[in-house]
Amino acid sequence: MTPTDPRKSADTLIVFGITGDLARKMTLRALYRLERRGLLNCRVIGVASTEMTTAEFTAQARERIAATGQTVEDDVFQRFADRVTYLHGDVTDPALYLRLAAEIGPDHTSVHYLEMPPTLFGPIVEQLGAANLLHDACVAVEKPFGHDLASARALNARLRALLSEDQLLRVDHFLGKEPVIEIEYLRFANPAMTGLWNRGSVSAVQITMAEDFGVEDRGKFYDPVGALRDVVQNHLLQVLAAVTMDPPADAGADTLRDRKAEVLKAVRTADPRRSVRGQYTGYRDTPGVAADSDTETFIALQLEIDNWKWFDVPFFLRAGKNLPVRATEVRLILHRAPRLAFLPTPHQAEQNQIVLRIDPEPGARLQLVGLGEETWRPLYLDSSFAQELGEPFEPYERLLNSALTGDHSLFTREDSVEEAWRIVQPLIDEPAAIQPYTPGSWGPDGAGSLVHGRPPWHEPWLPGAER
Ligand SMILES: NC(=O)C1=CN([C@@H]2O[C@H](COP(=O)(O)OP(=O)(O)OC[C@H]3O[C@@H](n4cnc5c(N)ncnc54)[C@H](OP(=O)(O)O)[C@@H]3O)[C@@H](O)[C@H]2O)C=CC1
Ligand SMILES: O=C1O[C@H](COP(=O)(O)O)[C@@H](O)[C@H](O)[C@H]1O
Repeated sequence: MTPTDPRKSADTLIVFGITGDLARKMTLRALYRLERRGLLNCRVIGVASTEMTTAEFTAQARERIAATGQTVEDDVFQRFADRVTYLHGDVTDPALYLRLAAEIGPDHTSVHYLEMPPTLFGPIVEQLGAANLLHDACVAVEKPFGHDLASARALNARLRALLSEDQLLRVDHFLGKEPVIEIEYLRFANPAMTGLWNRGSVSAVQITMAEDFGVEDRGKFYDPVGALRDVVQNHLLQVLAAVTMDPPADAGADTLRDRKAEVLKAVRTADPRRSVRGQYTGYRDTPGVAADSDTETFIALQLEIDNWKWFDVPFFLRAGKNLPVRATEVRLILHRAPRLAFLPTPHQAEQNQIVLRIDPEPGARLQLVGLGEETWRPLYLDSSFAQELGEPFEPYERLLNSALTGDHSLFTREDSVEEAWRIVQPLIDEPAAIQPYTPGSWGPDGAGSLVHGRPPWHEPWLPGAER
């Protein structure tokens, strides 16, 4: 992890929304795991509206941590439970903040983590300000940060009226994923990669985020959002920034974020004619989804970067629910080798590829080509990050630890969030017509047409699979 400044470490973590779905699935487990590693060095105050005592809350937390598949050790859990206080109340009620202020006490460094409905981000920060709880504090807000460029700007303005940019941590859990962090090291610590990683060698880039499950019980959340806002504007554009940015000149959080914002600024605003929207059949029967919903559960789009390093290299992004597999990867497809007179067969070999697998089982693959008995065969040089580099922190462990220790490099900054909205805004304003697709397929046929004349979409590299 990036070196952190102990002077900036927080001694109090306040989790707003500690009884919610995200806390149940991720946050409690992450806090437990940090405790187990000896890295949780703060009090934890959980806030939500459900009425219960701290003892009832900790009993529920234990069950919820275990339900994620995490083994719960008594002594570790007891240490964690000893840190926790639960406060119930309505976050729009000033009286809650008086109780919170009394609970925190004077002279503390706090992180307020808002895993709350986004409409409450502004009101909570304003209540924290009114209760004088923003002094010596950071506020971490969950996604989504706005639902378009105008609303993201308005939210930024509202929060920044009370917080400096340095105090505001916008969470994108993909930035806590080990392989996404690893992109920077792979690219810039390895001349073998640095030399290839530009338009001189790369003919196209494919970024795929495929999920083999549908919207399930999240219809109410998902239907007003769709795939573009849910995962492209944030997760996939942050991955694209990591793949294409220039090297940061130092380890500072802002230097890294400057490089990401700079390359996002160079991404041409998306062209709706270079996008394909799909909806899996059966989606409209999901509870919480409108019977005539026009929301996309699949999107594919082409982006271009107007800078010297990436000019003329198409970036194809696709993301969807109910696809054949769960896999997220970045695939750089290198230029074709020329037809050389000494090569034995007339047809050309497949293009070399560099694949970075983000999920599942992070790893990297270099796909070359060799001559089999009669024809070209692919040669795969594969590496598993867990085997070679050790078991990583889980994304929320890493992000919570970073927030608590004052390392802001893994949180998105105002400029890159707004650039990302600027890039996708035309796809919101003039959405392509929805095309249906069969659950378990690779999306609508139009997705194939998008890459016409370029290398076709590649099936993701899956753990244990040769191709
Ligand atoms: N769920 C997920 O997988 C993911 C969620 N997120 C984001 O995290 C945030 C939270 O999502 P999620 O956990 O799913 O939401 P939930 O609706 O499951 O949880 C909301 C939480 O907020 C509390 N709450 C709501 N209104 C009030 C209020 N007026 N006063 C006090 N507490 C209140 C609820 O308390 P109580 O239950 O006690 O009423 C609950 O703890 C959202 O921004 C979401 O987009 C991001 C990534 C993934
Ligand atoms: O933010 C989100 O991400 C998940 C996928 O995250 P992963 O870490 O499990 O790959 C996605 O399913 C969800 O729709 C979205 O809101």
